Order: sequence, then structure tokens, then C-alpha cells
Amino acid sequence: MTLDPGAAALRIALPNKGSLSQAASDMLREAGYRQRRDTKELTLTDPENSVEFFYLRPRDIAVYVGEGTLDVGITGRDLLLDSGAKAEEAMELGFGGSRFRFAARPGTAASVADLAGLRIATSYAGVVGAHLERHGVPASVIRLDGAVESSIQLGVADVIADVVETGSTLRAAGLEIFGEEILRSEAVLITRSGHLPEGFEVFRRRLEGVIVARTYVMMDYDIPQERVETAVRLTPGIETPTISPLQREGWVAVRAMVPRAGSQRMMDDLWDAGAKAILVTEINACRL
Ligand SMILES: Nc1ncnc2c1ncn2[C@@H]1O[C@H](COP(=O)(O)OP(=O)(O)OP(=O)(O)O)[C@@H](O)[C@H]1O
Ligand SMILES: O=P(O)(O)OC[C@H]1O[C@H](OP(=O)(O)OP(=O)(O)O)[C@H](O)[C@@H]1O
Ligand SMILES: [Mg+2]
Repeated sequence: MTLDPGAAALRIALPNKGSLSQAASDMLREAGYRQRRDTKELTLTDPENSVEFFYLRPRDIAVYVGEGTLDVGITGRDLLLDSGAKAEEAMELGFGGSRFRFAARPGTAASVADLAGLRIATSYAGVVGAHLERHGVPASVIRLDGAVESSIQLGVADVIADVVETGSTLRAAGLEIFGEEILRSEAVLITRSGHLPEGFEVFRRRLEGVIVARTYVMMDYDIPQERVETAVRLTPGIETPTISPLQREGWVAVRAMVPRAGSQRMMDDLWDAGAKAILVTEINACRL
């Protein structure tokens, strides 16, 4: 199938700044789309692929997509939920991972139940409000734009709820996380709830191809015919491995996609099983 350059362009919202911006652009470039060269550019048209990109604040992306102004977006799951927009997750993208946690000075609280009557500062008032309501805990939520860790020292709040990645910001502020994880987030592809726009499936499949190419490597090796069953058990591939005859009597060549993580260990196991000439190569792109 070729894309019709005359077809209506798929309108895609991408993060213009912040933690998700560079990784989102990198993923799109790997998927064969044009991307802006200058971070000041607000829109970019890619007529060859019938798409148009709009670089927006990640917090606003779910709003544009939920309203139907734009067709598709990339944002964080936490921002999608916080927005309350009528948009839904279509696919996890495997980057921008974070946890959303409560934190406070040691001894302040041990669980969400201890928050009753306390002041909680956060940039994610929607997520926190919903969490408190689910647990039936009456606490006041103070909405701040950022640097929420400072709100406790400054006397504005008793507790914060914020994104935690490495935990170093919390440590520097003398705060400790407590209670259960509120949310685990990562970058996600979103669409308007219940609506898949035209051209979406091609876009989704291209991103999926990038994720698979990042997650898997191609493994090739030679092995004696009588050991082939062991080999296939070790490297079953995604559907089934390719097995080809070799010039050398009694030997076959095997080719299979294997998860990148653990591929070195798999080479050791294959070697122990009698495999030779074991090669691992990158997958640049794929459609499964
Ligand atoms: N270390 C991190 N800090 C903040 N957000 C992060 C981090 N790692 C991943 N994220 C995710 O990035 C999204 C927030 O992006 P956003 O651009 O709004 O904030 P930011 O990265 O903190 O940038 P800024 O504070 O400059 O606005 C959320 O989905 C969040 O889960
Ligand atoms: O666990 P860490 O690795 O320390 O990362 C988490 C911190 O990073 C973000 O802050 P950011 O630098 O975006 O500043 P902000 O609070 O002003 O948004 C987030 O709000 C946390 O403060
Ligand atoms: Mg921030």
C-alpha cells in the first residue's frame, strides 16, 4: 500500500518541551517521519507521509485530541489521566517511564489513610483528587506548577504528590516516599475516545515497528541437525524460526528474532548446545 499524498493529513500532537519531547521526536524519525530541526518550530508538515505535526505542551495534548481538534497525540499516561479529557490510550511507547508517589518529611504519614486533614501539593490535581476520592480520604489539594518539593519547607503543604524518576530531587529536599504507588506512567499514543481516525492504523503500525526493532535483535547460528529441537526451544522466534540447509552435511542454519535483553546469555546457552557462528544483528525496522 502506498500513501496517497492527496489524502487528508493525519494531525498529530507531539510534546514541544520537557522529558518526553526528544524521545518522541527520535521515535518518529526512526519510523520514517520528518521532524523539526529547530525547537522553535510549532508545526511541521510531512506531505510524503500525509501527516502534520503540532508541537504542544504535553499537558495540553490530551485536551486537543479529546476535543477532536487533532487526531492523535503522544503524551504521558499521568498527563492524560490528569486532564480528564475524552481521550484514550492506544499504545504504550516504552519511554518516559515514571512513578507518581506521595512524599513527605519522615514521620508525617505512612499510608493514604493518614492524609485526612492534611494539605497535599501537586501539579497533578486531577490524579491526586481521584486517588483520594477512591480511598475516601478528605484532604485538601494545592495545585502548583512545579518544584512542588519546596512547598513543604515553605509551609504551603504537609505532603506532596509528584513524579519520581530517580528519587534524587526528593532526597535533596529531605523527603521520603510513603504509601502505595499512585500511578505508573510512560509515554503513550492517544486518540479521541471511541474514535480511530483515518490513517491512524498505518501510523500506529510504524511506531509498533520501531518498538519491536528496539526490543528485539536478529540471531543467526549454525547447529547440527540432531540438536535443532534444543535450539528451537531456546530461540522460538516470534512466530517460528527459519531453518535452512547448509552445504556441510548434517548441519542447519537457524535465524530467529530474540529479545535484546538476555541475548548474550542466549548466545552462551546456544554455544553450550553445540551452535557455532552465532551472530547477533540489529533490526532497523520491521512490520510483524
Ligand atoms: N524526571 C521526570 N520529571 C518529570 N516528568 C517526567 C520525568 N520522567 C518522565 N516524565 C514524564 O514526562 C511528563 C511530564 O512532562 P512535562 O514536559 O510536562 O514536564 P517536565 O518533563 O517535568 O518538563 P518541565 O518541568 O520543563 O515542564 C509526564 O508524563 C511524566 O511522567
Ligand atoms: O526523581 P527525579 O529523577 O529527581 O525526577 C523527578 C523530578 O523531576 C521533575 O521535576 P522537573 O525537573 O521537571 O522540575 P519541575 O518540578 O519544576 O517540573 C519532577 O517534577 C520531580 O521533581
Ligand atoms: Mg517538570
